[in-house]
Amino acid sequence: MSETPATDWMQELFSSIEVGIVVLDRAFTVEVWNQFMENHSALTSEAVCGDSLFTHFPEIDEKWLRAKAGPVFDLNTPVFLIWEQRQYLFKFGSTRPVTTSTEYMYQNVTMFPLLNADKGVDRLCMLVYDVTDQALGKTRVEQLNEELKVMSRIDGLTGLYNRRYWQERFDYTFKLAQRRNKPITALMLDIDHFKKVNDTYGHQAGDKVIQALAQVIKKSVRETDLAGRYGGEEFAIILTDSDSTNATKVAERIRALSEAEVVTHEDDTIRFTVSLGLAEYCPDCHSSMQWLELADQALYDAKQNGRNQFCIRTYDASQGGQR
Ligand SMILES: Nc1nc2c(ncn2[C@@H]2O[C@H](COP(=O)(O)OP(=O)(O)OP(=O)(O)O)[C@@H](O)[C@H]2O)c(=O)[nH]1
Repeated sequence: MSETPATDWMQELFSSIEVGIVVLDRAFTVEVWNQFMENHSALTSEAVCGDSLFTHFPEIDEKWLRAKAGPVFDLNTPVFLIWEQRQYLFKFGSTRPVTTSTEYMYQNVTMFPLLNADKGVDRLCMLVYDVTDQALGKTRVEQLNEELKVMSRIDGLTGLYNRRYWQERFDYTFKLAQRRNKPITALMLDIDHFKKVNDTYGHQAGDKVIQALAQVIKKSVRETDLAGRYGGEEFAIILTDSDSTNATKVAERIRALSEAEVVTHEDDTIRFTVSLGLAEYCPDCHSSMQWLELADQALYDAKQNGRNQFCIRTYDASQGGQR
């Protein structure tokens, strides 16, 4: 059996390996350019070797790469360039299907010293890895996590914030209110006689009413306000930079728009009204729950007074906190 000369199989390995191999001297003149680099740059080894790397790749930031390669030549240590910092060193097109979201290859690059006979460093070797799949996978996972985070805050039926997130933000708002001297009002509202809607028209119709009210709320509040679905047919809103007098305008708008709303379900047309309770933040409030409780009490007043209206409660320490 004849033996293949070592140089032949090394050459074979050099050509078929799916990693870019580049050898540069201290002046960044290219000495080795393997098949991978030829394939992706469309420049042959003959065309590149003997020239400065920067002649053929003007997109490479020369000052930056020389600084990065400094420790390889001067300290004899390897250096890693990762795609998270720069997507690529060589602007090679992505070989992935056009459906993927990247035009260019993601690359990790390792640069390590090549020692001469005197153990000095005259050259470095660059290994260029195509990490497009890993990078796209990681980016996709990050995107999905971000989407999940948003979804975990949103109530599925209404698109408003869910109770957990709203409460979290309300607790934060309370702390903010303690430090800032700006009015903030909490508003709670609830659909009147909603049980009757469900009993008369069915649960699906009830859901449509809840969705219609959510739209009314979205239309009625500012972008900086925070509206959430607090329970089944109960909603809560933080009205930032609004004292209770200003907040009554929002409350009245929601009340009137709800009264005017017509929900159709199958052959039925359904009308509904809401009751609302308002409580402005007061420095005497000891906790966010105490503040919200006040708004809830105001909502209770509105129900007691005949529904389809808003009521306000203010904090009064001498009266056990409520007035
Ligand atoms: N369709 C639907 N109904 C819900 C949902 N969550 C809670 N409910 C219903 O909302 C109704 C709330 O009824 P109650 O708490 O008695 O209040 P109400 O009938 O609105 O009466 P007042 O609030 O006193 O005016 C119950 O029948 C619940 O089943 C939901 O997501 N969808």
